[in-house]
Amino acid sequence: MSALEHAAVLELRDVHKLFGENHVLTGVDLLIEKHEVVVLIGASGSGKSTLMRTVNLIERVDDGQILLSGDDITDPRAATDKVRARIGVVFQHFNLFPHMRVIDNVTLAARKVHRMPADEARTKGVDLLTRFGLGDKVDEYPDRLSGGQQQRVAIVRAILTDPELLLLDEITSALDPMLVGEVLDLVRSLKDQGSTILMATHEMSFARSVADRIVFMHQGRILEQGTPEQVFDAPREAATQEFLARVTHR
Ligand SMILES: Nc1ncnc2c1ncn2[C@@H]1O[C@H](COP(=O)(O)OP(=O)(O)OP(=O)(O)O)[C@@H](O)[C@H]1O
Repeated sequence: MSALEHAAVLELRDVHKLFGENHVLTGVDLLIEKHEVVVLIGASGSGKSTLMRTVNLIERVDDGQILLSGDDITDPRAATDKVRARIGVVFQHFNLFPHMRVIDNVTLAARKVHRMPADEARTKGVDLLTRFGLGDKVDEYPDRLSGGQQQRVAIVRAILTDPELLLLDEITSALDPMLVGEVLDLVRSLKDQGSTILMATHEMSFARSVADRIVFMHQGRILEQGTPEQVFDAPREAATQEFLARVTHR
C-alpha cells in the first residue's frame, strides 16, 4: 500500500494565521481520520471559524501546512476550486439562492462544478431530501421553508457530491431554539452513515453526544483534546475548566 492510502482525511501541521498584528492561529496541529467526527469548542474569538476557513481556503495560512487526504492544499499551486470541490461546507447562514427552487439549490454545484449529469443530480437530490424529511419541499423556494428546513437543505447541498470532509461552522447558531434539534438530528445521521466531519459548535450537549473527539481551542491553538468523557468530565487545563464551567449549564 502506498503512503497516500494511509493518509488522514485532514492534517494540519503547525498552522499560523495573522490578521495584521492579531495572531489568530498560533500553531495548530490536528489530524482527522476517515469517519471521525471532531467537534471544536472554545470561547468566542479562540479561532474556530478561522481554522475552518483556512481548510476551505477562504483564508490563506501564513505558515504551516494543511493536507487533504495527503495533498498539500496550502501549496500555492493547488487549485482552489478543485480543493473546495472535495469539501462540503455549511455555515451559520444558509446562503441558499432565493430565486432557485430547493432542488436547484441542492444540485447547482454538482451540475456546474462536478459536471454531474442533471438527471443524476436530480435523482440524488430528491433521494437525499426525502431521506432527511424534505421530500415535499423539492420544488419550493427557500423563503417558504423554516430556518431549520433551509439549513437541512444547505446540508443536503453540501453532501450531494460525497465530499471527503464536511465542515460545519456554527450551523445552528442562527436558528430558533425550537429548530435546532432537527438540524442536529441530521448531523447525527451523517455520522451514522460514516461521514468525516469537522464541526464548530456552542451546543455542548450535542458535542458530547456526537463527537468522537472534542478539541478545545484557546487563544488560537489546541489546548487539549480527547474523547467527550476525557474533555468534559476530566478537563486537565485551567482554561478548559473555566470555559466548561461557563457553558455547560446551558
Ligand atoms: N477577516 C478577519 N479580519 C480580521 N480579523 C479577523 C477576521 N476573521 C476573524 N478575525 C479575528 O480572529 C479572531 C478569531 O475569530 P474566529 O471567528 O475564528 O473565532 P471563533 O472561535 O470562531 O469565535 P465564535 O465562537 O465567536 O465564532 C478574532 O479576534 C477575530 O476578530
